[in-house]
Amino acid sequence: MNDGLCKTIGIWMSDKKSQKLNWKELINTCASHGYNLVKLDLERPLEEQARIDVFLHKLTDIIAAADQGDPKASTIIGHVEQYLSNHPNIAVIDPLDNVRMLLNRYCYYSILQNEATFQNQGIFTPTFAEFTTNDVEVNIEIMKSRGVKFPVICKPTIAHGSKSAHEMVVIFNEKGLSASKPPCVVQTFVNHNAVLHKVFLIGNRYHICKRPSLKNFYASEELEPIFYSTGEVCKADSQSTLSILDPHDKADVTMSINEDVIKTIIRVLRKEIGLLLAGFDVVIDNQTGHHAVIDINVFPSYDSFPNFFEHLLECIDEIVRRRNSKDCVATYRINGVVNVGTCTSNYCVTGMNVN
Ligand SMILES: Nc1ncnc2c1ncn2[C@@H]1O[C@H](COP(=O)(O)OP(=O)(O)OP(=O)(O)O)[C@@H](O)[C@H]1O
Ligand SMILES: O=P(O)(O)O[C@H]1[C@H](O)[C@H](O)[C@H](OP(=O)(O)O)[C@@H](OP(=O)(O)O)[C@@H]1O
Ligand SMILES: [Mg+2]
Repeated sequence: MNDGLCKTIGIWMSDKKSQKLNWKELINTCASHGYNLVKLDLERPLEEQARIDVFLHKLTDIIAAADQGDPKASTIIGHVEQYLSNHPNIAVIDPLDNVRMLLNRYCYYSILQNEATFQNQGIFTPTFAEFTTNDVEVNIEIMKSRGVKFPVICKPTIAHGSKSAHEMVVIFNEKGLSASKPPCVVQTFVNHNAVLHKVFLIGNRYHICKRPSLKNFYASEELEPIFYSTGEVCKADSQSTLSILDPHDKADVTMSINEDVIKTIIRVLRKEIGLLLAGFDVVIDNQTGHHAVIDINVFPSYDSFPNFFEHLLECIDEIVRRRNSKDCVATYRINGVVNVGTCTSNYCVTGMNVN
């Protein structure tokens, strides 16, 4: 809703993401809500580019590179953080520290595994362990100590930021562990009849869609590791042979997703990770019907989300209004501690509000 005062959204995302975006529609939707949209250039001082009210970004690639010691990326992230700290009234979607929580798979699987409320609600994250060495004997012991069972999926520890973050290996036996590429996370494979459920979040709004996924796999001493990239198997238009169920699996009933369970997961992610723009992936265990959360993503594709831009702008507008309201009571988190208070200070971080 436009209150007559035009506000400005500064936006940054990678060229890869930018090329997929319908800019015309985004600009028009911004305008209809009373917002200008300015594309930011991170190689130039942000101060010179526009006075912005909202910083909307997908900086995962650059944060990941900076955290791995890339000097150019570190400089860019340093400038962005300095700029945001100089301008505490800018709504940041989403705060960089929250985004960082999703860059490391071990980190976010640990958050999910430690969530006590999941246990009696049929929600789990499959057992997992981290490999930091190629030593197969050491890795066998690590798996045993953490209850990780074959078959496993071996995933790069860094979850975002490059093509290689999505290069996966299914491993069926101890011998196959030599195919793992540390640093990586190995996760127990959950048979789910090749159906993936993607949940896209915009603040409180969500949209669930079905995608193809991997067929059922069983531990075997004979099978060689299978290498695949997520994009080949799990995008809406993927047609991989890895998604075709074997004949003996076909009789299994298709399990349907329980939306109450999804809402529980959303509430937990909002509390623990606090991103407005995120997505998570669920597979349903074909033996128990339990819902396994196997991945969480920052600012995902929103592929098939109806009226995505409209919802995005409504969400942004809610955040901006809440920040501007003098007596806004917000729940927010500082260094892991949840606080409830009046939103008059810099601590009212966008993306942390829990409804
Ligand atoms: N524990 C698991 N059990 C069964 N299948 C799994 C498991 N983990 C991952 N998969 C399969 O591998 C795919 C890729 O895994 P994951 O979602 O972790 O990778 P990603 O590259 O981060 O994906 P995205 O592109 O969605 O971010 C899943 O969509 C699913 O088909
Ligand atoms: O199918 P989805 O929306 O889950 O695909 C996402 C993917 O999960 C990752 O979030 C990608 O981000 P990066 O790992 O940072 O590359 C997304 O790519 P993007 O170009 O849209 O940011 C995929 O869309
Ligand atoms: Mg992912």
